Amino acid sequence: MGEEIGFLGLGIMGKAMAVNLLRHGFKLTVWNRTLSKCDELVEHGASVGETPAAVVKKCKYTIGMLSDPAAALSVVFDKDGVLEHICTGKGYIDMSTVDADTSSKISEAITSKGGHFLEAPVSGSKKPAEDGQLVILAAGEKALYEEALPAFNVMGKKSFFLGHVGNGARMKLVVNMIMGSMMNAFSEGLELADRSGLNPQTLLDVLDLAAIANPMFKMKGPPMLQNNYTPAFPLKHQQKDMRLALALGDENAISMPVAAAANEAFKKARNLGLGDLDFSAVHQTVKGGEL
Ligand SMILES: NC(=O)C1=CN([C@@H]2O[C@H](COP(=O)(O)OP(=O)(O)OC[C@H]3O[C@@H](n4cnc5c(N)ncnc54)[C@H](OP(=O)(O)O)[C@@H]3O)[C@@H](O)[C@H]2O)C=CC1
Ligand SMILES: O=CC(=O)O
Repeated sequence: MGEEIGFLGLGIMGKAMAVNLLRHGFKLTVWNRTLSKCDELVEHGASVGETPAAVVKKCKYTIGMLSDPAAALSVVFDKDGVLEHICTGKGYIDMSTVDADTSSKISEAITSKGGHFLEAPVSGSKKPAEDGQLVILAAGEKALYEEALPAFNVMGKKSFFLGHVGNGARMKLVVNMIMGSMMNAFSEGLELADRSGLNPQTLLDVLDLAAIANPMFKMKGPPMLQNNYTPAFPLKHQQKDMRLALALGDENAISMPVAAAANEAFKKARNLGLGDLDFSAVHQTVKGGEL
């Protein structure tokens, strides 16, 4: 289907998104810092690029799905990075969750070489990525957005174009700030129900019928009751998002005591060695005890 698309970053999300694109007939050239992670994608029909620069050289546009601002910057600016081969007629789409400043730096560097840039962070986790049910929060060059829409329509259930670079990053951080705060309130509620003699499973049933019912409580609640925190959204990334959202709050003089407390709980969870588990493992900071 059409020209080759580049894909950089095959972690939990990148792998799921890339496999989904391949299943839908897109041709992909992939790269990952740990190159062995490309093997599974090759089994699904992908080609491998030795470096980000090699991928960009081959593809009309390239997608990045990287862990955090440092990784997103490194893949673009370091030796053998995206910048080496980006040029007029080529595009770069960063789908990582980063702050607006990081995204703007990348945008300026790409456009100064004649390339096109779009930020397009996503809401939705591993399963929505596998099922093509992400919500895509794009901003930047409208022409690149339109060019990428066939791929976005496979990866997501809805794409928003939010205007200039930075707006996609900000929207994603606001959404994840709310999500991280909710996860903390949910964890406290599960533990409060349990310790005060209620059946936490009954609490899940009540919540599911109440005005605050939501897919996150429904999906995460049962495994949390089993102390099962198999990572879909790693806790270290949720804490990164809280940190970046709080910085956005600083910039705009918005007092966010709830988000600040949630960030502290995620930091504590990281300190307990839970950073690579699912973000629902913040539950353990309320619960205590061994996993
Ligand atoms: N998981 C989720 O539910 C969701 C995640 N996100 C966001 O998507 C992004 C990716 O998340 P996810 O897939 O879960 O994360 P993972 O931790 O599973 O994957 C991170 C990816 O970034 C790469 N990476 C890390 N550091 C560097 C570096 N310095 N240079 C090059 N590559 C690097 C990793 O490579 P390597 O394999 O070599 O370590 C890996 O490919 C994050 O920004 C996250 O916040 C957004 C929505 C949902
Ligand atoms: O960023 C995480 C998500 O679930 O969305």
